[in-house]
Amino acid sequence: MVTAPRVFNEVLLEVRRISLSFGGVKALTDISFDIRKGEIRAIIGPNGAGKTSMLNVINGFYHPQEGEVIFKGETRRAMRPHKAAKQGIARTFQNVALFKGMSTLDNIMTGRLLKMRSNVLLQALYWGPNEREEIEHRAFCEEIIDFLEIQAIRKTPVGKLPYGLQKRVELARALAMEPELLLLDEPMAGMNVEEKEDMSRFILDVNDHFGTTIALIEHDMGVVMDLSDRVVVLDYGRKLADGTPDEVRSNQEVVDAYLGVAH
Ligand SMILES: Nc1ncnc2c1ncn2[C@@H]1O[C@H](COP(=O)(O)OP(=O)(O)OP(=O)(O)O)[C@@H](O)[C@H]1O
Repeated sequence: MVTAPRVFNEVLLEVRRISLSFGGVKALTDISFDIRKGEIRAIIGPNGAGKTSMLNVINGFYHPQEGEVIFKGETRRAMRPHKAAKQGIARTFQNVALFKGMSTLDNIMTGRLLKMRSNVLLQALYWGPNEREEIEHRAFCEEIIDFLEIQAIRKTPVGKLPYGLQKRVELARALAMEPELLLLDEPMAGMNVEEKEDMSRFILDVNDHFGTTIALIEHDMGVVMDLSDRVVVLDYGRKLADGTPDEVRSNQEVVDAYLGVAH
């Protein structure tokens, strides 16, 4: 059965005419595209095309020399990552970035810190009226743990977990922030087929259940074409194409630059 493409009209985030360079290296040149509320948006392209740089611009880690980022209608000036996070943008990294000695639950709780009212972590965790707040935060984390089916490892130090599960814990931590926009940098990298299938299912479930808008970088074209509503293709820091998976797949320039070669 062929399912009709999902249609999304409301723009959640727009990047407009972004150029970013490092010394003489032009990582991004005049890139514009949008991410619409509720969609799964993929960013693809060969190694060094500028995909991770683009995510870093979106979450405020890199500040482009030219162009602007507009999130929920507001043009952003030189924003820091923690501010982007507070505004509702969360991300995971190409190489898992968790606290390896801490348990799954505690790692997920760190994703919750931004939501805590108290300034002092210890107060938020243990004392007085903050105790109720902490219980609520824990309950939310437990809900995510159930959702991502990682109950069995909630007490395990994440450094002891296989890579595929660490990636899932990282996703859980990002979800603990209750983001409106979730950025995933190669969520399936280093995974076997079964782990990729699991992760694909969880990404679709997160999008469906929480209504989270998702932008992801991924090299596995099967996964990209199955998951995404729309795909933007970068090549040497420039935008090569932008459209539905079918449009991108049949674009000759994309085939020549990227899809024609093995990944
Ligand atoms: N912090 C940095 N300092 C200097 N150059 C950088 C920096 N970050 C990225 N670059 C350069 O910008 C270009 C784009 O890199 P980027 O990591 O964004 O590509 P990518 O498409 O994510 O690649 P990959 O698929 O290999 O992860 C590359 O030439 C890279 O060397």
